[in-house]
Amino acid sequence: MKPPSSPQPIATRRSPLALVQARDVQARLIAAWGLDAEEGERLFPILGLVSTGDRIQDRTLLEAGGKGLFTKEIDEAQLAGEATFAVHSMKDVPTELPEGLALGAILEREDPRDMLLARGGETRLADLPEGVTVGTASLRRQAQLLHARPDLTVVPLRGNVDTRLGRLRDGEIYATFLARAGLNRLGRDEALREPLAMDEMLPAAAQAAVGVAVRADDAEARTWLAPLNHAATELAIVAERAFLRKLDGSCRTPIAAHLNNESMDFTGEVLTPDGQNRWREQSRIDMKKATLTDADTAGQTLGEAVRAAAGDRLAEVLGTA
Ligand SMILES: NCc1[nH]cc(CCC(=O)O)c1CC(=O)O
Repeated sequence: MKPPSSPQPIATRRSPLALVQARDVQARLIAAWGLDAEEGERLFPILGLVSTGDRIQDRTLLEAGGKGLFTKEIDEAQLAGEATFAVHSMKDVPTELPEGLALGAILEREDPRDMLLARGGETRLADLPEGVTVGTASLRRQAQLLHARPDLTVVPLRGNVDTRLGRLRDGEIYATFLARAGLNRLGRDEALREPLAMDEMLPAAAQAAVGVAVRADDAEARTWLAPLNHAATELAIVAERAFLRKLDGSCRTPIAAHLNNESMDFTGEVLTPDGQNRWREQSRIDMKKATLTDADTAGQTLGEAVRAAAGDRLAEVLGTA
């Protein structure tokens, strides 16, 4: 197999984080196929697109409705043949990809933990002052925070990293949350602080993993991508996304899941948006033996266990009540 002879664009969102991730995929493709930088950038150009999720800044994503708000425009460009590859934060990718698209590679996962960014420098939920206001647009983080700290107030906060940190400095809110992976990739000093512990705030399914989608019938694109795949991350992402699919959730519902590559602990939970209830279940996967099918089954089984624990109250969690 040879590198491409004509340009194969890499589409992504035009946000600073998405562009960093796309440049990382570009660099890995260039290295994997032994190209020099200039030739590599010509053969794997980056195509920055504006997604619906980026355009809508003034309403919550829930009101804007539906899943895949960050991926729709990119999927369309790919299906129309305008891009060969699409780079996504896996936690923003719906559990079912649109017809005709498939995942070609999952890159090695970054630190999956969330960080608390607070005006007083607190890094633990328990250390926040009584009654303060915390900004987040994530129903998962809202529910997890209120579960630990029912005395606090949550207000919606959207926008990119700089917008959010600006609102913190302005004094409108006392604290907010960001994924450590995003801060790391943007080279922000905030990433150096202590992240939240997994049991304080279990991450969203697939948090901190970057995936590359291709057209399902594009065998060449799959071959070009194959060296970029990280098998242990892929296994974890398959398990976490199977859990999410079983619960019919997205990254905008109070659902969290994480499979730890090293300890092999697999934890999943759902909460009511007010944080008053949390149903958390745990299992283990032998990462050395498991196939992708085993990972998918483990995710579904954990999803069933949480479903059974939550019972009739699940509809409330999923916002379908
Ligand atoms: N929902 C937005 C989003 N999608 C991916 C990341 C960055 C972390 C990652 O790769 O999961 C973020 C920002 C955040 O949640 O702080």
